[in-house]
Amino acid sequence: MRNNGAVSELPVIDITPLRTGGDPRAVADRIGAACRDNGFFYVSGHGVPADLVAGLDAASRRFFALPDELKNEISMDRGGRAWRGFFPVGGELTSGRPDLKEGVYFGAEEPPGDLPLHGPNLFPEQVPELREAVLAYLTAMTGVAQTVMSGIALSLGLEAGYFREGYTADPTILFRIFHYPPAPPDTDSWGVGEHTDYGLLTLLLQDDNGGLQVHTSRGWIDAPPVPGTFVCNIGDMLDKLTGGLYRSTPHRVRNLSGNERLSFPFFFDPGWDSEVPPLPYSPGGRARWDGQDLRAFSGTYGDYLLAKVSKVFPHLAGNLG
Ligand SMILES: O=C(O)CCC(=O)C(=O)O
Ligand SMILES: [Fe+2]
Repeated sequence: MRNNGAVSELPVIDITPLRTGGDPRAVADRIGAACRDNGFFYVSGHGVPADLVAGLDAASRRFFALPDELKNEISMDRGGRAWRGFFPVGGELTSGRPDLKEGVYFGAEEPPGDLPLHGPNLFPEQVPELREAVLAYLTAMTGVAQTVMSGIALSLGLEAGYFREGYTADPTILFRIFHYPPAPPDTDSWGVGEHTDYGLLTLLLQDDNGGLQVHTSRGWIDAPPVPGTFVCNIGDMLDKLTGGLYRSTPHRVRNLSGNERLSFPFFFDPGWDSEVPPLPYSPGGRARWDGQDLRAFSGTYGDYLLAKVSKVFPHLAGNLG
């Protein structure tokens, strides 16, 4: 992937000490500050090999270049309750309006079963290398996410393994590959409408085209690509756990680069049956962007996620019944 070397206002945090048994305090402090500020930062020193990322990018470009009828061989309509597969441009309504993007939904590879949003992935026959690239990437990113969560635990004064033991021993893992066609310069449509992410944290790989915007306390800012990093952002469950101290911040995408943009968000979330009560000392009290009171919700993470995805894919909601 090329890069445009843009400078971001968001901090770049090297997590090497958390991976290699170094002194974690300075990293944990920086992560904590970023989570309290915007809930968005870049992760470097993550140890994910560049050739794994390049292979995933190349295989994904080959897939999206296929004609629609071949992409539709792995249509989400065929994924049933597992909620996996391809959806076309306009097929997802992140913010109540169709998004200007197409994509493929994946998750942890599992045998067929009854649990919604779990099960086998749908991989395209025409691009066989995508399967291997996605599965290797999921394994690598699960490790990165557990590492970042250990830093988040330390930043909250908890044991490094607090989340791994309590919430993410068997995490809910979802992964998407998005392809954003170039947006017309005068468009008022979004590639992804304004939203927050649902779970604990998201690790985003993006190509060099840019287009991601973050709603900070100082207004909307760009989160441009920074070579060799992932954008990490806090989801609703970490916001809820911390009573709003760690922010699940609204963000959106508009691809005005004139090029095809690819992005690869990896979602690392609590176990399906986890209840996510506030941590004992949560300060709370902050009003949320959309007026929703996350503390009022008391079901499992699975319940929360199902309610959300039924809204963004209304015509597929029946599959989950
Ligand atoms: O494509 C991007 O850059 C961001 C995607 C995103 O925010 C999401 O999938 O939740
Ligand atoms: Fe998002």
